[in-house]
Amino acid sequence: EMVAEEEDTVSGVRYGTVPDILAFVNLLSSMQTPLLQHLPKEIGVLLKKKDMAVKKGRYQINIDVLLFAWRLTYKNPGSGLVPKGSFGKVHLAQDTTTRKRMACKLIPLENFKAADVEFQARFRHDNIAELFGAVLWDQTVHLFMEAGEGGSVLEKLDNCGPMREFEIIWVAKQVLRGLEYLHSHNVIHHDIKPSNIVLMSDKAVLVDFGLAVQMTEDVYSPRDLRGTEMYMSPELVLCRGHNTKTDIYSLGTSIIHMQTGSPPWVRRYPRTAYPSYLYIIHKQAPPLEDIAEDCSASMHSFLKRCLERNPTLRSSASELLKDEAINPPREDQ
Ligand SMILES: Nc1nnc(-c2c[nH]c3ncc(-c4c[nH]c5ccccc45)cc23)o1
Repeated sequence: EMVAEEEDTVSGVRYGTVPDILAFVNLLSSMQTPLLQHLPKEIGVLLKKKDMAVKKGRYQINIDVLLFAWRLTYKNPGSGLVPKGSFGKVHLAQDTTTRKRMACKLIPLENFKAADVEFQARFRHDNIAELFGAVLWDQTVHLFMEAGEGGSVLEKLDNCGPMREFEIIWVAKQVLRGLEYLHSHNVIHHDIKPSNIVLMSDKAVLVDFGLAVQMTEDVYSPRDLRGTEMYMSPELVLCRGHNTKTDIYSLGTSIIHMQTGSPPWVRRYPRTAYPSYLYIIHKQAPPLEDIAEDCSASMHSFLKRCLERNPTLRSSASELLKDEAINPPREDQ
């Protein structure tokens, strides 16, 4: 039974805790693929006993859990950097026993990095998409997560056009709560943008931690340029060290996108003429000109706080959560 035992531990899907899933994903990213080539069955660790029904060490795709296309194949970004983060196809998934609906991101094993999972496993917050489990099947890592069935803010913008201010306030508040939590742990998301904010009926959550880093000092000196150009802060583009404040700037540029339907810069500097915006972001003052004409005075001053060029003077998530723009006095008071 030694062999059977060995076979079971390596080849099964089991319930586990956060340390178990971290050990599993580190095993995946360190193991050579040939070793994993001949695995007869799926292997993995699931965190949610009540939502995901493992049967005798099996959690078979298309049997125990069904995957549906969310027509979510990631369009190649326009002028932005090819996302170094964990990108790939995100499907809607449904456990056939519990009916639990989840998001399932498929990452080819050769592209998989433990970082994709580490942050979502280690940092839990209402406004961060929760990780439910990781399963390796057919050379592909399947990450099961909390599903934003309302889609991403980018899809909403593409389908419904610019958002109204009260909707933007609702999203901004949720994103700031998630950022306040991440930044309190010195974690920089590095890719705050409309397509990484997904919507549920009662909240919005941040997704895609493939570019996230945890700062050990109070400045992060990048080895590479991380993020998507249009939303990048001047200090990040300069590549001389930055900190969590870069996410606040990206929230500001994302709000401009939400209120006008376009990211900053592109209307004044058409993508056809400008293959890259890095120089513009570096040379020009922050894109206050791209703020919507019908933007309220309070939201305008909120955006000035987000887009402050000097990160030291730029407001933090905690400070912005107190701003009157996102705490409008209720009409009836
Ligand atoms: N890059 C990435 N990493 N993790 C996620 C993710 C976790 N939970 C999710 N829930 C929904 C969506 C989603 C994005 N666009 C959509 C359009 C329609 C329907 C759903 C969506 C994406 C996720 O995304």
